[in-house]
Amino acid sequence: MAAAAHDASEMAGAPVPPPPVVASKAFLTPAAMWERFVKALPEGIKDKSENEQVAYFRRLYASYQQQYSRERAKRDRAVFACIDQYRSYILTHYKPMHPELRELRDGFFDETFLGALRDPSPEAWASIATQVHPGVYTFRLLNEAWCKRLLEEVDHFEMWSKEVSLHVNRPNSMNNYGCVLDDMGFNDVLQRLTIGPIRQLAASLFGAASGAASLDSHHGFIVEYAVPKDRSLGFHVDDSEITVNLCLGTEFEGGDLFFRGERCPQHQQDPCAPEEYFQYKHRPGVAVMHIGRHRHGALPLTAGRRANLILWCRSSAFREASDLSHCQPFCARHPTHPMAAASGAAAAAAAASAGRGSTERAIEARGGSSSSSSSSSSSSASSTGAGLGMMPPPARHPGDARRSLGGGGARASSPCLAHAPAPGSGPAPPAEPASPERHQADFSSDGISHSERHGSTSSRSTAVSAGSPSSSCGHRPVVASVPATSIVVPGVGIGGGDRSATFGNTHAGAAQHGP
Ligand SMILES: O=C(O)CCC(=O)C(=O)O
Ligand SMILES: [Fe+2]
Repeated sequence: MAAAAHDASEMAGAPVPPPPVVASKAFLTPAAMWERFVKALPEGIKDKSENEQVAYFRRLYASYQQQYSRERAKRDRAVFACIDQYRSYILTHYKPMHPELRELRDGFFDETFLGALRDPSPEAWASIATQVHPGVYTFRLLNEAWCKRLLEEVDHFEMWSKEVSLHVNRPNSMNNYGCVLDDMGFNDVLQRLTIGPIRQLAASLFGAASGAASLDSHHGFIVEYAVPKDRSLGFHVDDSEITVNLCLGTEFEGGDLFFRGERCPQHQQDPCAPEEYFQYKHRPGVAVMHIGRHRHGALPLTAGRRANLILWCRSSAFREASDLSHCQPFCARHPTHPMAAASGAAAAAAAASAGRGSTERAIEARGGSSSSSSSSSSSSASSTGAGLGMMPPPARHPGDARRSLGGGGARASSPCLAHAPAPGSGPAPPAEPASPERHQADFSSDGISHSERHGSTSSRSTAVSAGSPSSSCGHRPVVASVPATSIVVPGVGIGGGDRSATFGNTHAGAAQHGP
């Protein structure tokens, strides 16, 4: 290399090229992005070794990060002020139709769920859930009367907001309807649900390595679809460790959920294996549970109205402990994942050096519980006799074949809906991936973590180095037409380096922080 004399300090002082990642609607592969970056390198760095170029890029990236963090902190303050204003306006002016829903009462729960609450054990929790597909469980949570009342409350709130001309804060950029329950006085009750029974159930189904056993915060909202309103939800992953999706009603046709495999940020855009395709017809009164990083979306509704309660449950301990610049055990590309063989994880095995054990240990070291540790969730006394939040998290469901290592036969992988399948190469993709345009509009490179933005949590989650695309309000689209800002250059995360999301317009007094 001719210019080997350049040392790090010279490189640091070298003229700064324009940011290599440009806002473009074209999809860039990591290799294509790297090629662009190399072209934009200043003289003197161009002829350096690739390692030195990467080091240069890291420094450059760090300097943008610093600037970005400062801007983000400034905006956080503004957003928090808006959220507080918005919430306190609602609390002081809105008269709830069903105030009792803001408490946990035995009579609200489904009988099966209540049974596990009263006599909790890993087996009891696991027995109330049905695995409808690897990584997707259904169970009955709150009874139909409760679901009906919640829908009435939501309708009542919408009507009131129109009367007082309040601009309702929508749950995220991908939904034009629905509302944030935490803004309407449901924060406490949903938090207790999260750190109590939901955490225990999730831990029994998904194990500690998913973060399920240390859930400590949530974002709770309603999504709503109707033929003249939003009809579908694009392909995405959630800003959650565990997602609970409870169908409230009403009558509808279409709108099936679709799933396309669990992925870490590194493998978010990867094709899915035929066995990862799954479509689920949601029914009122039924709750679905999956990890937030299980890629999914909702097909178009063809008739009626569908409204769901969504609970994004998060673990700050998990986020602090996870190094998402490496593949994680919850990813089907990780060699220890049950779907690994099917989804071609053998090739990724070398890259996936961070093991399940290390993450679990790190979570425990940071005070989060794991499946084998005792509960730390003594914070919330419950109004139910079942003592929510007081029980130790159970061990992983012993009979859960899904989590037994080495499961899943070796089958050829086929493209997922993000990569058009060759004819006959596997199940057809669903009729809908949502329009790329919509996802593009959702994307932004700035970021505030979802929980921070919504302020809906008892402990705000810490941004982690995800190197992943971030979209507004925590949804991360995973369609092929991902804008350049979401691509990961080998070894270097781009896009804010966290699981963050942007907020859109912030209107004083109205606080539309979910764009
Ligand atoms: O429409 C649904 O049921 C899915 C909603 C969802 O995935 C989300 O809000 O994150
Ligand atoms: Fe989702």
